[in-house]
Amino acid sequence: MLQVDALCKAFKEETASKHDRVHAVDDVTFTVEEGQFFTLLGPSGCGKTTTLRCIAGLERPDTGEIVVDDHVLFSHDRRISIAANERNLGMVFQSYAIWPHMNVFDNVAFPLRVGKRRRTPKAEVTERVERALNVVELGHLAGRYATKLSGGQQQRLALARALVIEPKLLLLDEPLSNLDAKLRESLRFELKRLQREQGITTVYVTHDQSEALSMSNAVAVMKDGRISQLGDPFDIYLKPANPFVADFVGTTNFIDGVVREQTPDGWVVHTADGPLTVAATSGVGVGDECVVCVRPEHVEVLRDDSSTGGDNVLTGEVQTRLFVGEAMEYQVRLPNSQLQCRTPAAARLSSGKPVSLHLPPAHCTALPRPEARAGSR
Ligand SMILES: Nc1ncnc2c1ncn2[C@@H]1O[C@H](COP(=O)(O)OP(=O)(O)OP(=O)(O)O)[C@@H](O)[C@H]1O
Repeated sequence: MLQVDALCKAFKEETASKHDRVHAVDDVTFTVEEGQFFTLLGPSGCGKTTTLRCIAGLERPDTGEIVVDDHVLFSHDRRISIAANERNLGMVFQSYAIWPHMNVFDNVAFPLRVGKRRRTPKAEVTERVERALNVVELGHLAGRYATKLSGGQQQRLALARALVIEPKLLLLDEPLSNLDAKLRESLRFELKRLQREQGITTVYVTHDQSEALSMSNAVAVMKDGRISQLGDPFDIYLKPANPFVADFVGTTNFIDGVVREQTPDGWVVHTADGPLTVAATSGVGVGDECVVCVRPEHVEVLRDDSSTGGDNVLTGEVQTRLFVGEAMEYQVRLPNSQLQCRTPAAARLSSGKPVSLHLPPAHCTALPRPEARAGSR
């Protein structure tokens, strides 16, 4: 459905010399299948918005190709660049700019009354606007002024206005970021339901990893203008390809070590706190420096009276504990590093008490060490 190939976009750095350029998007390639919800996820400045703006036609790429449904929207080599308003794409941006002087109906009808769609027959406008409003469940508020809607309703209005043109592709740039946490969560479900029911191919931009994991069929994690990992949400979370993804998506413990040998059970990594067996490695082999990654929720807390040692068991002391509602979170100090782990809220451990932690090999992955780390984080 959407193919983005070797996309590059650099900007001149305003403050530096004229030769300095920021490589906002640096050789980005991905494909979005029909009906998929595809998310570009990454920290601020990693190039998500620029990628989306290139697809929308609001930014002219330096090189690369963008194709929607076999229709070339941009090709540097073939010198093709279709204007934004000719691309038939629906867009909702962070500042969802609804018209305050228009009512809900007129806001949604607006795209059908301007440009090449301005000759849309009145009856068709009415029918399409009503359909779009019903989809976002705002039909009953058609006559109300847009400014008299709640934040969540304004958000849905922006969505209806994007849907009314029946786009081939929906581009959403942090559309929920202006809303409070509760509303954001409920709209997340609504947006996902809507997208699935309508079968709209969607490209979604966010820096919020839980939003990305909960809504997407596929996620591209970006860093410094490049895709660091592309995969389904489970793979991104459970099999991060590198420490950046492991760190950015969720919380991860990192333990420095060296891969010593391969055994039938996996690989043995020597760490300052003892040997650890890991079931998986990515990009490292025997003899390489690495980090062992393990999620806090995968660390099994053994009660202090059962701390008899054993394979992949590390012993330390509870340093701090945090009650987070549904669970307890602990920082455990090991002789040479620190680990974060979680237990159900009822299973409370006291600060200062010794504790043994089991790191199940199946949940431990050895990845290349990006730089010298002082220990686990
Ligand atoms: N018009 C511009 N002129 C100069 N630099 C720009 C311009 N637009 C973006 N950049 C730079 O390009 C890089 C990528 O920006 P982009 O907005 O794509 O990142 P992002 O991942 O969407 O960030 P955020 O989550 O903060 O919106 C940043 O370093 C940014 O400062």
